[in-house]
Amino acid sequence: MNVDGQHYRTLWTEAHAGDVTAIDQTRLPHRFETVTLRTLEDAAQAIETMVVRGAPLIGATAAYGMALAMRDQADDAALRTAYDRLIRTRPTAVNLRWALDEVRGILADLPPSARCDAAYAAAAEIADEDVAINAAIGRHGLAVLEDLLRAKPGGGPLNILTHCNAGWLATVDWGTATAPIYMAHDAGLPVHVWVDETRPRNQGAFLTAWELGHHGVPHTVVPDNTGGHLMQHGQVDAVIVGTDRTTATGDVANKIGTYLKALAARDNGVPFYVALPSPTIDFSVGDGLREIPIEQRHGFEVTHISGRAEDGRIETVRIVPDGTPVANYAFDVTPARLVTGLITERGLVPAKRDSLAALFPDRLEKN
Ligand SMILES: CSC[C@@H](O)[C@@H](O)C(=O)COP(=O)(O)O
Repeated sequence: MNVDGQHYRTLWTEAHAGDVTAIDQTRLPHRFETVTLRTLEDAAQAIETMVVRGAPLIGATAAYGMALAMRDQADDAALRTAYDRLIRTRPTAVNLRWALDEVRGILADLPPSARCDAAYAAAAEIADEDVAINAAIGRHGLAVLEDLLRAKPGGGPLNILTHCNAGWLATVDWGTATAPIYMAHDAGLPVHVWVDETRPRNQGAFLTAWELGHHGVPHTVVPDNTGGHLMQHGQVDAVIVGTDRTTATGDVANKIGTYLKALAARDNGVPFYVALPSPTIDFSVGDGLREIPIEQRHGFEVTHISGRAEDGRIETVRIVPDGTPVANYAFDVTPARLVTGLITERGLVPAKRDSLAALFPDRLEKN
């Protein structure tokens, strides 16, 4: 998408050397910088430290991590080492495993001499496919937004609440939850986005607000606990979020706090949509609450907060009393019964086992 008039993807390869360049998301919104990934370890650490984050982008980066590893060493042991290192980086987003399985599946039967080129080609295909998938999600989601707007008494603007960043920064381009919003805005539909700040890492306030601002989409950042109040007062026409893993039965793991938004949406009759690319569906899991691993991150993310001081310096300060215990669950699971619909690249589908299986028989078969 656009940054000061220039089109960017979140990561790309440098043609001459095969290095991978990524937008450094730990520096946004105050600094727009890129980092160069040259080794397997660079890619693994970029995912762990959330230089890159968001389920689809984690998958694409991991695929390139395999390519960087093969550039260095391409025998069977190196292939195993690369897979094992990358699969451990983050536990919840299933796109990671999907992308690694795709690349490993292609490389396993090749001689080591052919693996490097094949890994780069596979990673590029995963990245390009992500862009195409998200554009399709955008088109299907646009139809949903058009229907909502038509049904809205008194007309626009259509107020959409989103949580975390399921925008283009979380993918290779377009985003999932944001793709319909960008398309609606570009088509001239009056849309306005309520952006949850998304503590503790503030992906909403830092990343979603930055993205929407650069694209000119009207938006307002709200503290995380505001959504319920807005819904009670008719200020939210729909919720659209992304997901890190969706079960075969339609349960949805997403950034911590998503579940509370779904509960508030149900209580207030607000439609709650989840936008997802099919690699985010884990057909091997039936019960999201019991089976999806929930990442727990370092307490530092809760005890401290970073921002730009008046003099332009980036400062990190402590906000919790010294010695106070904290908990940092990064995701929660929203049960399928609270989801109005899943917006996928093949269309809008109920969050139900039969519907998902009928729409994605090819993915089901591979699981
Ligand atoms: C299209 S991205 C969907 C999800 O990955 C997104 O909503 C999210 O929760 C990201 O979490 P993060 O911890 O920032 O990687």
